Amino acid sequence: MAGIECKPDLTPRRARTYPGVMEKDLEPTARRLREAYAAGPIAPLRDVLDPTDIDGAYAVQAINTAHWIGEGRRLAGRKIGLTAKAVQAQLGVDRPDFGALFEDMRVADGGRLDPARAIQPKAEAEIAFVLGRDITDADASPEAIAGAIDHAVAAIEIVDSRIADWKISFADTVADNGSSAFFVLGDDPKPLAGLDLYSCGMVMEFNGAVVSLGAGAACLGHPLNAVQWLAHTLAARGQPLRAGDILLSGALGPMVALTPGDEVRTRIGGLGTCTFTYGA
Ligand SMILES: O=C(O)C/C=C/C(=O)C(=O)O
Repeated sequence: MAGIECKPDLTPRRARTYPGVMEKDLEPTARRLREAYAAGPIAPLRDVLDPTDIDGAYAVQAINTAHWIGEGRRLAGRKIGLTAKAVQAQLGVDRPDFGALFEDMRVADGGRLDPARAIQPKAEAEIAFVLGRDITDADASPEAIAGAIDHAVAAIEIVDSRIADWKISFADTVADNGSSAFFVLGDDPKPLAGLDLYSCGMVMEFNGAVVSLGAGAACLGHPLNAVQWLAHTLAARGQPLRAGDILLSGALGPMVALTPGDEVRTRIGGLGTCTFTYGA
């Protein structure tokens, strides 16, 4: 199939129409989420967004992505979430989703994340991929997906919900940018050749104690399955992945709540380690 090559429509909208859904104005809902970053968590969005309203939830996410880009934030890539059965069970959902990553969400490997910047954060160990080529084909083959990847690297995603007590529906977390907040990339990027991303093990430690265990196969059967899902989904939406994009492919094991002072270390077979401290 021919590739889809059109620019994403990131224009904020005051009102939108969704297939089979009444026209409604989602900007106030998007603003509620934006304001929660500073004002603190809000109630679930059930009064305005049905828990199963996927189109509406992604529309809210798109309004905020456009808003933040308009404010000068730089898009760094995407996070894929809800790829591990363990995480789906933790959050009571049954399918993957995605959110935007901005450059200002990056925490240096070995660096610190000030707890004042977070609300109710949790850490998860993941494999990140950086693209060397655009993926514009909504049917791109597994070989084409792998060929578009420049390198893989160990990563930690710090997720955080703007919904009180993480009482999220699928629509809540999608609207809330996939509950994304911060990310750390290791400093040992590796080309895919020679990596065993299916059976590689993952160990995450807080303060030297093991808190989460997993393996590559926990991520939708293989982390590249998650990348393929995202590449197809975004190409079909006319927002293809681009060279240079950072892709967090999803947790390899359960997410774990952070407490100020935690020293977090993730080790992934073949990819080395990645660390940060949750403390001022
Ligand atoms: O993606 C979400 O909506 C919630 C966060 C999940 C993850 O980051 C993950 O499963 O890796």
